Amino acid sequence: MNFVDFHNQHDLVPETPRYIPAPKTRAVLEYADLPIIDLASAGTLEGRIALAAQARDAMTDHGFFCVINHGYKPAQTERIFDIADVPFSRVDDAEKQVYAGTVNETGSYQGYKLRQFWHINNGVRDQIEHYNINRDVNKRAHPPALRPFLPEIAEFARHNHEEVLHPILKLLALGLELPEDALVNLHRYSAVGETSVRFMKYYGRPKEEELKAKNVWLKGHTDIGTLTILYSQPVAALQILAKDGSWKWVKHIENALVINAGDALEFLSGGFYRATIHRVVQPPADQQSYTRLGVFYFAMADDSVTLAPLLESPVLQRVGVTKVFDGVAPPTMEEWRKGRTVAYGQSALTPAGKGVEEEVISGVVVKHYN
Ligand SMILES: O=C(O)CCC(=O)C(=O)O
Ligand SMILES: [Fe+2]
Repeated sequence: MNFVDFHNQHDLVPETPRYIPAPKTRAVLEYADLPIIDLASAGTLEGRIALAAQARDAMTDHGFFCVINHGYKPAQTERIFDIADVPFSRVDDAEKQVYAGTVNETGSYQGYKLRQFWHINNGVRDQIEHYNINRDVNKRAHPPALRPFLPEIAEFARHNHEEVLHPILKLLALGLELPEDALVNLHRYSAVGETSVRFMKYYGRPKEEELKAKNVWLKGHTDIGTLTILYSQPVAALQILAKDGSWKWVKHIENALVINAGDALEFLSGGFYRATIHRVVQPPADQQSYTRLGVFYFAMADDSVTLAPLLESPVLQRVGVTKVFDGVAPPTMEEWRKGRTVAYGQSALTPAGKGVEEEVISGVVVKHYN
């Protein structure tokens, strides 16, 4: 293993091949008009109150927003994408099998989720590889090629948790007129839970499969946890389902984050913050020859948290709770994530109208969109 001086900061870090991102697309796409939250002003209570109003409106309107000035410099973002490519390009297929996750047995994605694990549409299976690492990076063994980078991945997880997740949860708690720490307290860094770093690589597919699956790479879905933090990357493919029923593309912003609410936040906020449906489709023609590498921090509440609406919120008392558990007890975060993870892409779905299918998890109807 060779070491390099990372951007002359005299931080010697293990060398990794550079991951060269795709150029921006020239295609004219219909983009979602996502609000941009500038975390630079989150340092003062006054700043946070202003940002909280923006974040609240973004989460109730779109369920998505972008974040800038999140404390990770462009060089650090480049470095994490270099590291993210290692489990895909530096580990061979046989070794990937050794470190595959035991998704069906444990309801956890830790390790690899290999290609073709999920059914997408018309008999076509996915071409997506994940590598998932719990924020406690030592929970599981990792392929030797990745081991030198574990200290940096652990620091990346800590940064996401404390410098991105917690500040945003404070804004969202303020938006519910709750004490700032109300949601932070349900996301303790050291608690038992599944909040994880995910590296994700999408590979192209043969033409016949694109046709059969109608260019859908990852079906329309909501995320399982509370908040998803996505490191913006140039290959256009992510789309969100707008309120008017149309799919809108998410635009790449250099060194920005894309944040969205998942089921668990929708449950905790009684439907006030929306878990928005999103999907991944084939990129535009000028980007189709590139693989698409993603870097994420998937946040969940601590495993023991019951996902019941926070009724002490004056906002919920005023506007009412729209997301109710009909005659079933609200699941804990652990029950919800395990139930959804085991079923995802595996269970037979029930048709529920044009392009929509459903399944029932913990007594709650979950929809999937083609
Ligand atoms: O790759 C993306 O841009 C989004 C992936 C996604 O929605 C997910 O993994 O839940
Ligand atoms: Fe997602």
